[in-house]
Amino acid sequence: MGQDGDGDIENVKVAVRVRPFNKREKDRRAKLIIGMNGNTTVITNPETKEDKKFAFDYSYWSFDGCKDRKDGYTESDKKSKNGDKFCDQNKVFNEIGRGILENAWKGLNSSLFAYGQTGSGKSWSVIGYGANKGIVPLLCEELFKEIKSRDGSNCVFEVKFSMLEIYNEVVHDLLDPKAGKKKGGLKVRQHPKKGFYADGLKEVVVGSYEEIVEKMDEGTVNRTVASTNMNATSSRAHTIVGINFVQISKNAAGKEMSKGAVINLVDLAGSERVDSTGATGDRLKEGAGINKSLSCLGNVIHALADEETGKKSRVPYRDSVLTKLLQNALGGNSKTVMIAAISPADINYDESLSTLRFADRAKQIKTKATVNEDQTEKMLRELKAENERLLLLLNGGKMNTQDVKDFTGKDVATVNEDQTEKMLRELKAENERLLLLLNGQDVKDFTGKDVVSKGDMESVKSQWEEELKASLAENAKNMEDMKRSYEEKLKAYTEHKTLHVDHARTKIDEKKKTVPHLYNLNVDPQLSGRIVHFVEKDSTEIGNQKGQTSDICMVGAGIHQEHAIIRNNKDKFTIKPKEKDCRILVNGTAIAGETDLDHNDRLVFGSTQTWLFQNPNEPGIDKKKYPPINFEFAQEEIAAKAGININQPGMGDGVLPEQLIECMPAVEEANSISEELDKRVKFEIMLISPEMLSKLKGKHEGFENHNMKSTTPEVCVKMKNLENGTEFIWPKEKFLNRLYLMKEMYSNYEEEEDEWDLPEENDPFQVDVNEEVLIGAVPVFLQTVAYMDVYCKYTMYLDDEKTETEKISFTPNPEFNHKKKFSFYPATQQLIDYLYNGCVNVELWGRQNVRKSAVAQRKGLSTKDMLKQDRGVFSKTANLMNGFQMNGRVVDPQKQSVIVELLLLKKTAARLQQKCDHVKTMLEHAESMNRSRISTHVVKAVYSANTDDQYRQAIKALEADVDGDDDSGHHSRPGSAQNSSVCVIL
Ligand SMILES: Nc1ncnc2c1ncn2[C@@H]1O[C@H](COP(=O)(O)OP(=O)(O)OP(=O)(O)O)[C@@H](O)[C@H]1O
Repeated sequence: MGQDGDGDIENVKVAVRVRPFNKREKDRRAKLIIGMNGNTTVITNPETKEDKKFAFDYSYWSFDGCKDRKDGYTESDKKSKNGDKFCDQNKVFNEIGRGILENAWKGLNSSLFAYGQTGSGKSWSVIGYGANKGIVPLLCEELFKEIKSRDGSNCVFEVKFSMLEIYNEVVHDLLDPKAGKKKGGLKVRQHPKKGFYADGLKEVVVGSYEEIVEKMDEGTVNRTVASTNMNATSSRAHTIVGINFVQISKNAAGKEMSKGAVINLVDLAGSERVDSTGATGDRLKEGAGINKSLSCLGNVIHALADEETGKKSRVPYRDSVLTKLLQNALGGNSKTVMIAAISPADINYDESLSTLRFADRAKQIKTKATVNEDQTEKMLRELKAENERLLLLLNGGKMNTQDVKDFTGKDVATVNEDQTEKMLRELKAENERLLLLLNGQDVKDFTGKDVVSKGDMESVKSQWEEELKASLAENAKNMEDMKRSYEEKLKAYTEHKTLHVDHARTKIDEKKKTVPHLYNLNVDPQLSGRIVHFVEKDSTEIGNQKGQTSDICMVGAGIHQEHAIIRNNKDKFTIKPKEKDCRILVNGTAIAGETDLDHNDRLVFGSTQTWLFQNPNEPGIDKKKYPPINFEFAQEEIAAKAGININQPGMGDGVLPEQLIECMPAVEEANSISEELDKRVKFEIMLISPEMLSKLKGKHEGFENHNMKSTTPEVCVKMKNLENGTEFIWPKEKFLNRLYLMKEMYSNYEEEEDEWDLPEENDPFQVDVNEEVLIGAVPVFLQTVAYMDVYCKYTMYLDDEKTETEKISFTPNPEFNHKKKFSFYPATQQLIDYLYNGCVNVELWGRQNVRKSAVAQRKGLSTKDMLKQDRGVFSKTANLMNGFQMNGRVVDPQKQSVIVELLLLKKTAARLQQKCDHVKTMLEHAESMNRSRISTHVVKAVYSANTDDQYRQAIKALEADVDGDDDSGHHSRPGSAQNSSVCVIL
């Protein structure tokens, strides 16, 4: 730490904290790759085993060595191997939080920000969970404890609390969610003295810890509402909690003194999306401010770290909302601490390494914190002290303050005036300057330079006017505040302290014990259960904002004006969609009519609203065991009902189902938005094989920079234009990027902004129809083609036998001219699905010719020589034939057998389905003939039919059946399967 005139110059302090494995990491049998020793953190590359070491101010081990106390608090387990190493919430607070608190008492600004990928533990450290309170609540608790201990002193303490969220470059006031909503959130403005600030942000005076908890709760509920309505994952938002602490006292001379400090506690958005690969190829990527703020933060930290090494660079604070608001924290008047939160698992190596690198850069930055007193005043006081010392020397101990002049030669009779008055004068002067500017006069800044030239004035005038008016209002507000006398402030402070805290959350928690209710499930565990709707009436209506009669209002894609009704008949609950197309899932299944609603049932309304129904009065619930429900549980359940079982063997290492579960609700939401905005576009999930993925590279927008390392199928999204029939495949990231923009469009539409629609080139639902698409691929090794008799084999639909083309010899350019007509009878839904979505697998085969000339040539050569000669050709062709190499890659034979087995299973399932379809059509056919009985031999013949011919024969047998009754003769129903057949020509 160094002293620079009036401030402490200090490096940003950096702490790294590693959390325990989470469920996902445990499920995937992740390995620990983080080590900590003293202040050193080591990360091991899981592939190369290479270690990288980082030294930070603090390294916090929260991976293991702990146990949960009865009250839920996680503390060190001294019996465990790493018990001494384990770091709990109190330790983090004592080492980081207390310093921030001490700074606040000294009148120094502080900032703490938490950086790391989603789920790495940022919120755990900053806010905390349950009994494991994080830095913010612990700091507030200690602050008020200390204030209380000073009761009776002549000091007035003012604590103001604010909470904002930055989402997609828009600032939302979490204590006043309606503020600036229509105008795209709160404006970030620059004040000549205090720097950037969010204009109009609500700052509430709080008088106790309980009150701060309540306000924080209120802010979190508002965050939850916004996140639930937009289905926006909070991990994409930055939250800034602001605590403004002022100490006002009277000095010995009876003059009022004030000392202020601002504490900013920042929970940053998950860092992993900064360079998400799949979206980089999207022409619309710029429009999505997904993480503009975060990438800007990276740039600012880079530039500041460069400055420390002597490089001159522009620090781009102005490029994002977050960096503007954090300007002081990063390069200004603040003591700053950063917590880098990391996962312990090998599967997150890349993200953890990038977090550690980010932290390493951040620790080089220096900030200069100054005690928040007026600087002129401080200089005058210092001069006065110096003059007094000289006067004492001159007069032999007698002091005459009247004679004291300051360095400018002016009398400093006012030298004892308190800081508040001085600041008031300054603010007035500033306002006069701003008024002059407003009136169109040229103004010089303090260095004498023109602030704005006359010529530029007109063009920027309106913009300036807005800014200036805002600054005027801000100054007026501050002046108003300062004008209040000390006695008034003391009175307000005393009154506020005794104000009754509402304890709204406690009341809700009590009521939940006896009244049936719905509570929200959110992907962010911090936000689950924050919104509670009590179901108290006999019939409770649920609908969107436009529904005037709704008891419960839900916002978001797919929610109808009158969406659902919950009925209570003597504590038996049911739920029913109000109209046919109102989507409601109960425990993952879509319902069409009135359905029972039981305790712990999971509900989804529209595409995004996910809730849990709780009925504390349901008889017998105390005897049953209910699984704990969170957002993942509900999503996995929906996926399982759709046939994707995360725990099913053969689901790989869990990445695939995880991606599917992430994409399914997203696709649902995109479809709902498309429907509501009439965008004529449909989205479907697709699994694309690694081979196909590499083909897509360079051919499809979005795949240019796609990660092609994958060896398992990847989840992609097919976008179908329902109007012109075109189809495009997007990587998951590109789709999610687009969805982000779709949601923005939808939110503008919801807010009834006239211009919600966008021109085609910026419309997230649009793609360039001229973009080329790849339809399918058959990799063929060319070298062999020229030397063989070649032919193709393929299977169509449920064919057992492969169809073969003619054989063509000795040409590198075989033309098969193959044609085959397929007729399928009957045209089942399964066949139609196959024709829509399935493909024909064409294989190119060849028979090797024994080349006599080659045999002659090789006569007399040793095996060694021959092997030498054949290296290349032999290895490719031979290995291709024995099947252990695919597309030039060696395939694990075990994997190959699993793939084959899977294909066989699929085939078996399709065949069984076909049998069911046959039986069903037979029954329908019999019904149409008014038959009430069918002979067993007919049933058997239909069931055993493997080919269309056999099936037709069986149906003929049914028609001619004398055992089965046939009262009315044969009537085929119009539109029944037997009237239609499908023909495919290859
Ligand atoms: N030190 C810890 N000890 C125990 N559990 C932890 C710890 N840190 C994090 N966790 C667990 O990991 C999960 C994710 O943590 P947290 O919500 O803090 O992550 P985050 O980085 O804030 O994520 P997001 O970016 O989504 O807000 C939590 O459910 C929590 O239970």
